[in-house]
Amino acid sequence: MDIIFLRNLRIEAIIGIFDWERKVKQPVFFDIEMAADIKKAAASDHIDDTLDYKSLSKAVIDFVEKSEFQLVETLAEKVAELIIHDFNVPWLKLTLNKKGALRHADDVGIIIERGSKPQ
Ligand SMILES: Nc1nc2c(c(=O)[nH]1)N=C([C@H](O)[C@@H](O)CO)CN2
Repeated sequence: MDIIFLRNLRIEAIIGIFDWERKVKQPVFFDIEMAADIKKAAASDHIDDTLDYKSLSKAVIDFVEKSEFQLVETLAEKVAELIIHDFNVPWLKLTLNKKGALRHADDVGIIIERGSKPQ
C-alpha cells in the first residue's frame, strides 16, 4: 500500500461551541494520509492515473470554509466522508488540529482512521 499525504493544510472555519466561536472564523490544520496505489501513475507519468492532491485539497478547502460545525469530531468525520466518497479513497487517517483552542496546549484536536487498508 502506498500513501499520498497532506500536512498542515490550514483552513479558516466557523468551529466551536461558544458564542464568540459562532461569529469568528478560526484556523484549523489538517494532516491527511490516504491509501493509494501509485504504480500505474509512476509508470505512465500521467495525472489521470493517480489521486490528484491539488483537486482533493481544493475540495476540502471549499467544504471546510463553508462549514459551521460545533465539534471538531463532526468536521473531521464529514471531511473523511467527502474524501472517501468523492475521491474513491479506500482508507485514510485524518488529524484535525485546532491549534490555539486551549491556552495551555500547543495542539488539540482529533485523529480518526476510516475505511479499510488495501492489501
Ligand atoms: N471533544 C471536544 N471537546 C471540545 C470541543 C470539541 O470540538 N470537541 N470544542 C470546544 C470548544 O469549542 C473549544 O475548542 C474552545 O476552546 C471545547 N471542547
